Amino acid sequence: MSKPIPVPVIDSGDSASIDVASTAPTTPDASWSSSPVLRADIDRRIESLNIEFDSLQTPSTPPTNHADGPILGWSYLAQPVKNICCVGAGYVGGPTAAVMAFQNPNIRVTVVDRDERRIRRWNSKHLPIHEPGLGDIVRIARDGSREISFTNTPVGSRANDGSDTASSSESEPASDGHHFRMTVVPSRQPNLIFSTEVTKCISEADIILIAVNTPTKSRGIGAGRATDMTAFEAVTSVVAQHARPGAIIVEKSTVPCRTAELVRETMELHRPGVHFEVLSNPEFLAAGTAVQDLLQPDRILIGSLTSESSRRAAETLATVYAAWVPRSRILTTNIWSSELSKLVANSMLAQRISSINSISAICEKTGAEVDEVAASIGRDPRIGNKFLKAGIGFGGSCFKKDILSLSYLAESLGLEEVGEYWRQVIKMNEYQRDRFSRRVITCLNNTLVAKKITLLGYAFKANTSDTRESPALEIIKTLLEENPREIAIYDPCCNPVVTRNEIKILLRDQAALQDDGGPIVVYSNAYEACAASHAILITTEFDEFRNKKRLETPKGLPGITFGSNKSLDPRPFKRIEPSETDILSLHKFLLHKNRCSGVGSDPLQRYIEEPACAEDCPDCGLMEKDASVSSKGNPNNEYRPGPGERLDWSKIASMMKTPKWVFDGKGIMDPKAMAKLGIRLESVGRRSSTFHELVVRYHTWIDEE
Ligand SMILES: NC(=O)c1ccc[n+]([C@@H]2O[C@H](COP(=O)([O-])OP(=O)(O)OC[C@H]3O[C@@H](n4cnc5c(N)ncnc54)[C@H](O)[C@@H]3O)[C@@H](O)[C@H]2O)c1
Ligand SMILES: O=c1ccn([C@@H]2O[C@H](COP(=O)(O)OP(=O)(O)O[C@H]3O[C@H](CO)[C@@H](O)[C@H](O)[C@H]3O)[C@@H](O)[C@H]2O)c(=O)[nH]1
Repeated sequence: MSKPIPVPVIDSGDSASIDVASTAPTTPDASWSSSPVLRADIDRRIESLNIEFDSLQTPSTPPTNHADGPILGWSYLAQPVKNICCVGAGYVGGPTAAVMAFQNPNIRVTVVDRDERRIRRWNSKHLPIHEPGLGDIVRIARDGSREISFTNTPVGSRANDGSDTASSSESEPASDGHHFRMTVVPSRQPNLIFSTEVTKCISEADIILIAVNTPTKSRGIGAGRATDMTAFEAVTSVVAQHARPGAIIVEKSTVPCRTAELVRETMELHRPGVHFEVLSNPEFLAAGTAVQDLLQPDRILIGSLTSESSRRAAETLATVYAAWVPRSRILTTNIWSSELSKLVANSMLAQRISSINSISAICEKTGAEVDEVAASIGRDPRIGNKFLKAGIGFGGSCFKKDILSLSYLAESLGLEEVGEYWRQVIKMNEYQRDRFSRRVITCLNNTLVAKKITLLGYAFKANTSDTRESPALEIIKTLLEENPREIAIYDPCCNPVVTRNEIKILLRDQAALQDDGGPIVVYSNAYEACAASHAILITTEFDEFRNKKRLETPKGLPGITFGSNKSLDPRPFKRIEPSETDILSLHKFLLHKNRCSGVGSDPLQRYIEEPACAEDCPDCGLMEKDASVSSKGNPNNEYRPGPGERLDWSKIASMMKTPKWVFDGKGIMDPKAMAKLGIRLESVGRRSSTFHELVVRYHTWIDEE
């Protein structure tokens, strides 16, 4: 499909602003105008903006926050982008580049990584990351797509309800003799490439996104606190040596404030006198909702220097996002604010979790219930209802390391108290997790010897296979100290073979897995994991485990319809050429509508066949092994709930040892329903009940009903 790169419409609120979209001629250098008269006018306006040029110092007067659109004078000078290279094919680089390519069919997006295995998997059907919807995006952008056509009329508003699979591009006659308007979507060429040719791809790019890992330093000065910039620095110096002059270098990784200075110095060191632009464009996606977050971001943050060329670079990057993100959500700030904002966003989100977790401890001692407290305070719009779920503490690769980085930054600036304040958020997190483990052990009479303990959930949060900094692992370590007979693990997203390998590496000092003589068994069947268990611990908030209704679901953002309700037909589309977002929402609707009719994963018949795997593909081997490995010699008895399907807790209760203990570390279990099954439920943020109390409560509930 030939789709022009969108030209931004400037809406600065200034009556003198120019509607570029309607008047801009195409010029050889893609600037707004080649007319000397107009250019002089533009130059005058730029002058009048009193921008500080070519200075890396923090400006004495902060630049305008252009939340409502780019400022006049630089925005319309954005360069057309043909080639983007993203260095780092991880959780951020892969999905971000995929969505950029998907939404910009005319831009070639290459994702490079030094990890050959990762790149091989991105180029196969075994994507290295489990993210809902990622496969759909990657298949279109990486493999290209067929031409398709469909009627632009919602199901139900026409006589022929239609299969809505692709049909001929001719319009279909309706029963009343009228013709439905057919929408034809041309075929697409592949524009997303995964490669290990790092230097070559960098040298070809107009924009280079650096999306490599920036973990916490494990040794040397600042060990355990400062950000380890090894990978970031290494990539920066490769970029410095190979990027073409004028390339825009973008910090996508989360980095300490003032990293752009390091980037600029590295560029100058390797290529003195060559001009490059450096921008900050932190990523805010969360694991498990990465694709949704990328398709519908709350905001895109682009930090630039205050020079005209830097702002122009920011605008160039903004045009890439503007292909699918409304302009009002693209924020431009000064580069230091942008770098710092990412650390602050994560620290403040984590702080809310630690705050509510601290309150959960009070609830457990007083009889107040933390979910009720959260729901009550969340009604205050100044507080808001998100990120108030008490549990076993936050995990994941970002929160802890970013708070550590912020507090280290504060301390290196001589702000001891500030550093201490933020470190407390992590302390509270660890306290909360350890309190939960202690509660389990205490309830089980202070001994786990000869007992089987089951963990439901190993990933750090729901809908992801990401296990980095997962609270489950820390809980397992504490349980191991008590010498249990078995620690059973089941996670609906994590491949058991991979989990076993991970545990082997992480707990290499002790023979922890059953194969090595230890107590840990990783199951691919939830019921097998729970059979004969003395206690079940809910350690990840998967919906599959839940038997309690969700509290209020957050409302969708205004102005964007994608994914807002997949059971509603998104047609008719207003545009003659529907956008990729439109087509994706139709794809989702049809999948939802046809999920029982066996139409498969490609209702629009748009996909091109995926690349075939080599005979000796290790991932195909892994899948076969996973299917055949079930812990207790029960090879084909795998049970993984399908989307929306819940575990049958009455079945689980019937298999458990008495007394039946369930420890809900995520606040997703309904105490009433559990009591009916004879289960003793202990939940974070609720007072412990004696069994006698439970029986009394159960009878009260029965009476009420
Ligand atoms: N994971 C998230 O949800 C998330 C969200 C927002 C921001 N971030 C930030 O984004 C950055 C990347 O995080 P991630 O989770 O994608 O990390 P990741 O570990 O999944 O991926 C990083 C990739 O970079 C590659 N890499 C490292 N050095 C390289 C080099 N010299 N040349 C080529 N490739 C190299 C690695 O092989 C790896 O595949 C971090 O700074 C992180 O803080 C992460
Ligand atoms: O009310 C809540 C919300 C979350 N969590 C836990 O907090 C952790 C982090 O959850 P979440 O923030 O949803 O996932 P992440 O993928 O870690 O995403 C965070 O970290 C990313 C990496 O920087 C950012 O980009 C995201 O904006 C930020 O939400 C998980 O263990 C959750 O179980 C709670 O305990 N209670």
